[in-house]
Amino acid sequence: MPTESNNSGGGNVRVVVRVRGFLPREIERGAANLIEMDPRNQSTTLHPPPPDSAKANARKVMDKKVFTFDNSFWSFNRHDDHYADQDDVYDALGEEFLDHNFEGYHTCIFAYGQTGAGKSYSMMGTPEHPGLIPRTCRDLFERIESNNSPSVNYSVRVSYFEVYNEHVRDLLVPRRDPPYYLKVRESPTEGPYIKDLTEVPVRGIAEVLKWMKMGDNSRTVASTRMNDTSSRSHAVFTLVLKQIHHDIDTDETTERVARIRLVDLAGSERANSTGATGARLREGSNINKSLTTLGRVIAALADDPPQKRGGRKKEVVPYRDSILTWLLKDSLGGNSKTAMIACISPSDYDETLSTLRYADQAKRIRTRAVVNQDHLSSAERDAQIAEMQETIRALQISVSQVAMTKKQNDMQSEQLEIYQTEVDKMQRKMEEARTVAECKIKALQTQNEALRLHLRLAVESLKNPIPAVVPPSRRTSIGEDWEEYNSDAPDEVGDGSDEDGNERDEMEARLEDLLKDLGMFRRKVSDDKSRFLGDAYLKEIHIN
Ligand SMILES: Nc1ncnc2c1ncn2[C@@H]1O[C@H](COP(=O)(O)OP(=O)(O)OP(=O)(O)O)[C@@H](O)[C@H]1O
Repeated sequence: MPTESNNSGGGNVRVVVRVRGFLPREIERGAANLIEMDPRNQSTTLHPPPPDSAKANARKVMDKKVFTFDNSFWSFNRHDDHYADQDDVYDALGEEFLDHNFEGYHTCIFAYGQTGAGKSYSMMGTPEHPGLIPRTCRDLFERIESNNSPSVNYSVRVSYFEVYNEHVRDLLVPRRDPPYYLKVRESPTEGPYIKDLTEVPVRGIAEVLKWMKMGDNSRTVASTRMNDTSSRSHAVFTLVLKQIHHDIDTDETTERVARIRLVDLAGSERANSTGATGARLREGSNINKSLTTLGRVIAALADDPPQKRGGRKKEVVPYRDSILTWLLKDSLGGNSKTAMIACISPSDYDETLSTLRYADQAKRIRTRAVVNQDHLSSAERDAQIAEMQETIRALQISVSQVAMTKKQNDMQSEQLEIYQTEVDKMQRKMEEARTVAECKIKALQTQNEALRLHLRLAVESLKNPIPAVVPPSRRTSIGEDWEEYNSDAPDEVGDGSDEDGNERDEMEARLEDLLKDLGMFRRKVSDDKSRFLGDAYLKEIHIN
């Protein structure tokens, strides 16, 4: 169902609910299905358990509850007409979010729900039934590959990390013993980020799947009473899509960057239902800490429209109370189009009610997504490159000065880190400038080829002019033709020799123009090549 967020930057968090079918253990204990979904109005109804069940005997009052969401996905029984498989979930949500990414918006889709409710199945899926993450990656590269325009250049980078026991672990590096945790920092411009997180460039679906598999194998999972392979951590898979458009006519460059964040949260759980003790119990309490904070963040944002957030209320949202919410700050209440998939199991009244309430509250959150786009003219690009070279030189001097100082206190090493981050950023910018140049050269070469062809055709038509067509009735003999050719009398059809002459003059003038254009394009191509790709230039910007 289209919402305001589908069409513009500002909009509510999109909330969908998905119920899975019974698992073998639920069938074994004769569990009852408490969920009903109406595909016409996307409502989800939670019924109280049957009167004879243990749950129903407790003194608590259990009422029928009805909620309405953007989508209610019925994945309970494959044979029902409104059954929603992985394809349906992607078509209703993933595809539209990828459209937003190509428009230049950051997006975030996160799966929330009780342990064993189907979060990992919805996000990652299985090899036979891939979920949202692999489908998004596949669609992303299909779209890139189907665009043959020489003026657009794409690059994709991927990162994958988990938050486990309030620590951040890089999933794209091999596991270490003892584990190596990364630090979270906050930049005034980019917000919270993970220092030294691996971000790999990927050129196709095969490469992404390889990294995804490596990350999945590295994730912290364990067997609990609720789920044989329960995710004990919150996993965040991120793709960064950069599109560089170069307009050959204006020599202007437009750069769009979109972050695609796909989050599989650990299960919300109660110690008694998971049967956890020791390390599992400690994990549980840390998982709960993040999720409790997430709940408080959602509650604060739901009651706090964005226009108020800039004012006194800003501090009320407790993002910093857990690593997870701190890292998702932008996705939850800032520059992002965000969706929540609330996963529910069919037979657990309390947990399902808590998930549905969470989801219902999330519907009220409004985010303020903007298109992340920069325009640069060629003059601005050159100025930026010159400025970057200058900054790099200055940073190199500072770095070597800091390195020479024997007493490196904490502040200095912090400064070093900032310098290093800046240098990395500059290097990336340089790489982009190179990409723009390549893109431009490609477009000029295409034009050059077209001109060449045009020129060849023009020369051929000059060499072999098409003879004027004379009506057959008048062509009685060669003598007559000759007489007619020399006659001073005005000709009804017109003077063919003059027309030929004019046409030839025009052709020659056009040919001159084409030759000039060709010369200019050749010069432009070689200028750009030497400007952006020349050895001397690359040596100049190279940083050790
Ligand atoms: N829509 C579905 N269709 C078929 N099987 C499903 C569906 N959703 C979940 N399952 C199955 O249910 C089991 C639990 O699902 P899953 O591991 O995705 O739960 P989870 O919410 O990620 O749990 P945890 O928080 O413990 O990691 C798995 O065996 C999974 O294959």
